[in-house]
Amino acid sequence: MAVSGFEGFEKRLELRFFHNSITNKNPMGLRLIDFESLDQVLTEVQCTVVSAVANHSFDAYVLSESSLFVYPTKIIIKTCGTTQLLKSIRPLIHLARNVNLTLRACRYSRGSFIFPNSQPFPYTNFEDEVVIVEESLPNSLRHRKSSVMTPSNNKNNTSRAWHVFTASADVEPEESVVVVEVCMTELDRVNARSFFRRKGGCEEKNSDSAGREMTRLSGIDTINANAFICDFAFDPCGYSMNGVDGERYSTIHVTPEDGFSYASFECGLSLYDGGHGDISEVLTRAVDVFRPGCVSIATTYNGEDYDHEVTKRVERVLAKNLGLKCRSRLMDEFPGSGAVVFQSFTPRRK
Ligand SMILES: C[S@+](CC[C@H](N)C(=O)[O-])C[C@H]1O[C@@H](n2cnc3c(N)ncnc32)[C@H](O)[C@@H]1O
Repeated sequence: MAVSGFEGFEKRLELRFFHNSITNKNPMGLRLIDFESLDQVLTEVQCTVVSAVANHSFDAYVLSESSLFVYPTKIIIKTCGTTQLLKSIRPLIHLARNVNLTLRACRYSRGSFIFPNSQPFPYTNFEDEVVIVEESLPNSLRHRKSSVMTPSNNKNNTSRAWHVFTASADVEPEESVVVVEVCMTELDRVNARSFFRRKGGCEEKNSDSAGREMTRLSGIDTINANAFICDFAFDPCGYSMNGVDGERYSTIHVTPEDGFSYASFECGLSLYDGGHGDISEVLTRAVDVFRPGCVSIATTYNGEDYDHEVTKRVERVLAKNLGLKCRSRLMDEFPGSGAVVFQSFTPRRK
């Protein structure tokens, strides 16, 4: 752990694949990769699996530093602290090849670190990270772009920027999933206390039952009542959970320590499954768990057309329900990888 404090902001990697053979494709796809091989990759990244759950659609792992999701043709891996996420790219491509899958697209993204000087190379400079990602990818992913989305009211200070690199073999995005990533800092101190183990409470329990208690006490269990939650409490503080709801995942990670408190909420959803009207309500419930001083929301429209109405609705609902004012809204497009909208909010009183 860095001397400065724990780095909550995650690095996130998403790799999408296609089956090499149309006639002979195993529906389990990447889920056929054995656990020992995944574990070796995680060792390279410098984290471990602390809890796991699976359903008919995907496998969800809670890591010592965030989460890993394995779908038949997609891997999402999110790691925080000083982990070496980019070391996973080559071995994951290799493991996928062994189960007859070829890389179709790659997306690497992150916010701005709270302790940038504590990061190891290449994570001290986004341009260096992009070089490493590019070197790890096959030439077939020809459509590439990197972008640092910096709010205009913050031009000289990249502390609130969203960094994205995408590479795709196709010009047209092939997926219809929308991914919403919320990063929250300056958590309300009272709410953050739910994520410390308590005497006579979480402290004496094991990490799973202490995690369950944190899920219930904080109200995380009300964000999506349909989700099965796999949760984990760290000692003496800190919390991670993965939510599993059919094909949809969600994940929350909390660093509650005062001075560098941070929480993230992420979920994948489709604009065509009826969940679309709910995004702003789900976000309201997730943000309300933490009542943060600063919120950013990055919404990735993978294959969908960017929907301005969804963005505006999120702004209206967060303003009405939580008194959060949208200070900046940026949009960028990525060849073969859709569009990203990056919104920043602070409470009105700020
Ligand atoms: C892994 S969790 C959640 C990470 C997530 N990215 C976040 O910050 O929201 C990090 C929290 O757990 C605490 N923690 C306690 N033991 C830990 C361990 N062995 N590994 C990682 N974090 C640990 C950290 O101090 C921090 O509060």
